[in-house]
Amino acid sequence: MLVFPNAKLNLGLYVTGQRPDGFRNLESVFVPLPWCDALEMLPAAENQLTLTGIPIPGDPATNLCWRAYELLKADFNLPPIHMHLHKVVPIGAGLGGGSADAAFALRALNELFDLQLAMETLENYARRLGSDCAFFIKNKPVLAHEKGDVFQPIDLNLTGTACKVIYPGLHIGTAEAYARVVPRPPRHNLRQSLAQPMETWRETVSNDFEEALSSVYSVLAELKQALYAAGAAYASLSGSGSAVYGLFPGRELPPTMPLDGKYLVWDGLL
Ligand SMILES: C[C@@](CO)(OP(=O)(O)O)[C@H](O)COP(=O)(O)OP(=O)(O)OC[C@H]1O[C@@H](n2ccc(N)nc2=O)[C@H](O)[C@@H]1O
Ligand SMILES: Nc1ncnc2c1ncn2[C@@H]1O[C@H](COP(=O)(O)OP(=O)(O)O)[C@@H](O)[C@H]1O
Repeated sequence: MLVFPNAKLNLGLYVTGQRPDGFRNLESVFVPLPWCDALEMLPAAENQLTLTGIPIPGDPATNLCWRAYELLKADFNLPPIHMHLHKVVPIGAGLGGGSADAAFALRALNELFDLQLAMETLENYARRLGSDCAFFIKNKPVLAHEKGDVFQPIDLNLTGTACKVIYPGLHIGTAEAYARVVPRPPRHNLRQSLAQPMETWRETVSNDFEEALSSVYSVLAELKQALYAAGAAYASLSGSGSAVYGLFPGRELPPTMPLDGKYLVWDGLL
């Protein structure tokens, strides 16, 4: 079975409080971004994980695809499997690429071995692998709360919107990024702000990580500025960075920009 785990963008992100479990509460809208890895799974004589594409730091035994398999194997009698992951989405980018691999692995194993697990059960397994993981089970725009793993529906359709994502090559660890942010109440009501025309979002939809990280990594503010100069209606850091994206409604494709050749860029339609 071959699946294509996609990335995500955060539209607004407020870190609202410290939790007793050491994590932070947040409020953010997650939307799927069709920048994808490729993950193949085949029943095999013995367990094997092979990797190509962007190198993934850390022991392959800790790879999130593998951890997804181990998690289900603890509860079900799964046969051995050969997984091959071709990594395309940059790591430490705030695009949730590792979380997507884990969630797509859970979904693929459910189908391949006919486990008949409901979406909600798969979401519960995903929550155990990472705060972002559960979003990728249903993979639809949502307003996320708590650790980023409790969702409310949101009426937001960005399908077909031209988007450019720029990854400046900085690997910003999620824990490091959270450590730089002091929790505070949300600056705006995200649901209400996102219901207004996109041109107003610049003033009313913000990401708490952006303020904390831009003073340390000046390239983040430069990329955002460049996206606005190229005509973006809205631009922002995604998640805890370091990818910065711009949205260009009304265009058939995002514009080319002088820095396209300098950084890793994803161009396309949401
Ligand atoms: C910041 C966000 C926003 O969407 O995305 P990314 O920038 O990573 O894509 C997420 O909250 C990232 O979720 P995820 O990448 O799954 O994080 P996890 O593996 O669960 O946690 C990594 C570390 O981040 C911190 N963490 C994470 C989530 C959260 N709600 N509070 C936290 O304090 C903790 O220090 C934790 O040890
Ligand atoms: N399949 C995977 N893809 C990417 N990162 C993975 C994977 N498995 C484990 N990891 C680990 O997860 C961390 C980054 O996860 P990722 O979701 O790509 O980050 P971010 O959401 O911050 O961009 C890294 O420390 C990496 O070593």
